[in-house]
Amino acid sequence: MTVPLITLNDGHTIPQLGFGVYKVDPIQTERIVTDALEVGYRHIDTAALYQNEEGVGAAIASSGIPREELFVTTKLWNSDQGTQSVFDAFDASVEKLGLDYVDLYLIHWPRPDLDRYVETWHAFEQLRDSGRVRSIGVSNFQRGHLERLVAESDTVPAVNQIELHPAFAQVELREFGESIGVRTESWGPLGQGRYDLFGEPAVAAAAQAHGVSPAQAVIRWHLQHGIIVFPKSNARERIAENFDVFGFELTADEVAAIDAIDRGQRGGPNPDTDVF
Ligand SMILES: NC(=O)C1=CN([C@@H]2O[C@H](COP(=O)(O)OP(=O)(O)OC[C@H]3O[C@@H](n4cnc5c(N)ncnc54)[C@H](OP(=O)(O)O)[C@@H]3O)[C@@H](O)[C@H]2O)C=CC1
Ligand SMILES: O=C(O)C(=O)[C@@H](O)[C@H](O)C(=O)CO
Repeated sequence: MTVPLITLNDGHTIPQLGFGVYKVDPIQTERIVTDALEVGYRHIDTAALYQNEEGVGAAIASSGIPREELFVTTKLWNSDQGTQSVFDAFDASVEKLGLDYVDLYLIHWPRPDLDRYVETWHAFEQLRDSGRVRSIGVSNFQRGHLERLVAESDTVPAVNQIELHPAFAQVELREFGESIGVRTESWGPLGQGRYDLFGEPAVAAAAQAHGVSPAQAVIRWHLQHGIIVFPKSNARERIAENFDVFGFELTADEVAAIDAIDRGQRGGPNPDTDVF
């Protein structure tokens, strides 16, 4: 199965489908990521917050897969925004991962109340220039946060990783990102179990028409919109199911019917106002 590669605005490529490890138990992470690598995933999305970077690194180390075939993302937690604190947090992440470099490093949340995301971004530029990070990006940034970064730095983020699924499709933010060269990544792509996405008639009908599961239909919806996506599962069977999405294609009508599920309903924190 060949996962499409997307070229980012800095020339690096990222596998469009990956594996996310939020809420993967640190004790179980090595085994679960090993399952994902055996299934064929080559893109792993973790974060300092998840406390499972060691498990991700252990799975990578024991996989025997050449480093250049893997794409590893990790994220800077909010309390480490700044300059020296960024370098320290990055050192801690790469040590836990056991890697010389990460492919993509993200500011996890803008936390506008701290007013440190521009300073943090300048530290990210230095990390990128040092070669220890290939691409730099952001997560949970709203349009205004992106505009400020672009105005006050020389680097347009390679990606913006945001809550995105059929019930919260983020069309305007996606389109704005595209207009300035930022690729969109979906977090919570299956709705994190917060919505009955799999019971939505448009999802169920598309799944039935192609003889696939509702989760596979939803993952196809992300892929066909050109979005980068990394569903999480603890179960090898579902890890494999979520990767088996390149043998069918939704029709334009099926995509449009799933688009119509959008109710602008955020399930996670509000990046403008929530403080954590
Ligand atoms: N930047 C940010 O702020 C955030 C980033 N993320 C990233 O995005 C990734 C994906 O989002 P996540 O929050 O994990 O949520 P997802 O939308 O990927 O949903 C995961 C849930 O769906 C279930 N599931 C997975 N596959 C299937 C399937 N085929 N059929 C039925 N149920 C299924 C899982 O259960 P089970 O494990 O039992 O299979 C789990 O409960 C994260 O792992 C993380 O890497 C997530 C949240 C915030
Ligand atoms: O999973 C992540 O990457 C997150 O940032 C979220 O879980 C976030 O921290 C949150 O939901 C806090 O309640």
